[in-house]
Amino acid sequence: MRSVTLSRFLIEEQRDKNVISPDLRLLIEVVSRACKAISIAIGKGSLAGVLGSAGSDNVQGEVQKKLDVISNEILLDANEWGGHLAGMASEEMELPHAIPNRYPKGEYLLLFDPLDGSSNIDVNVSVGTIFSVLRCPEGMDPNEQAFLQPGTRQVCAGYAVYGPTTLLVLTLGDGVNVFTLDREFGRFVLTQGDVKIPEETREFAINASNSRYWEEPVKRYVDELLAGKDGPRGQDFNMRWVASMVADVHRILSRGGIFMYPIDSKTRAQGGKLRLMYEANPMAMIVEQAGGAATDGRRRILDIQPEKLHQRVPVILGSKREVERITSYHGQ
Ligand SMILES: O=P(O)(O)OC[C@H]1O[C@](O)(COP(=O)(O)O)[C@@H](O)[C@@H]1O
Ligand SMILES: [Mg+2]
Ligand SMILES: [Mg+2]
Repeated sequence: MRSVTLSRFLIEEQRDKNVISPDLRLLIEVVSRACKAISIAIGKGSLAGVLGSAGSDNVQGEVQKKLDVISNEILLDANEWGGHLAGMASEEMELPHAIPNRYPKGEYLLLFDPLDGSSNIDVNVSVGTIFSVLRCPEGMDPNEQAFLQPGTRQVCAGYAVYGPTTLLVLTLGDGVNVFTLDREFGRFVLTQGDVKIPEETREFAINASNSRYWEEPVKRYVDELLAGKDGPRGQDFNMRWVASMVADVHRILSRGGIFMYPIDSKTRAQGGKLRLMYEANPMAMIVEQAGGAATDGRRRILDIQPEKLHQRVPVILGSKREVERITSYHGQ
């Protein structure tokens, strides 16, 4: 059987199904090329001297790894000149990045977490890139205000996971498709179409070292899971925590489960741990498109009106019934 490359898939989505515009198609092609370049840089590791810290902090006050900086540069460089974008925003940069005057401008806004899970990079564990695309509101400059749109307005979201294989997971708002990087040919090939997250699960992901900081509803939910077949759930649950959101979410997409980075007393002042615009919104769109659910414990993630670019939120996402259960505990 002939393989469907990402390029062919996107052309068909544009030409035959009218799901995306030609500009959005080209934009996704460029992002996918940048992900290939990041995958190659990561793959070289110590041979290219790319591991370790960059010796700087980002806008979030977090230590930047060399590969955080390199991945950010790759994405900026690849996307600046194509003419599809009005602007870009990155987890690693304080302010939106305007397209330089010498290049044509387009109607889209691209947001990204260039390297997710970067604390894992030096121990050779999966990391990724997460991205989201919005339209720049008509007549608006691509300043911070233009980016502050709820996740429901995303026209596309995706992530690359750099693991044993490099995968690109993409939604254009009509389901979720998974592409695998064929390294010899340098192209992404469709390997799983219309992915659906199983509704029920026996697996959960949370950083349990934070348990003493959790709110009551989260404690109750996790205690019930830990009680296993002797508890109210009547079955045993397994726990996994990679500490790269891309890898944890990808496992859930593949075999079900629930991922939680809830609000706790440690992160309350900053609003949570994960970033709304670069992590929560794109992942929530993907998870919903795959039949799952995503809330902050109280509200649907995609309905949250952002107040600032680097806003943080609590995140609970994955198999629908589990997300609904813990969300309902927050209302009691
Ligand atoms: O180290 P912790 O507290 O378990 O946090 C892990 C979480 O932090 C993150 O690494 C944050 O992402 P960045 O690496 O992009 O800052 C998530 O990928 C992951 O889910
Ligand atoms: Mg991240
Ligand atoms: Mg990051």
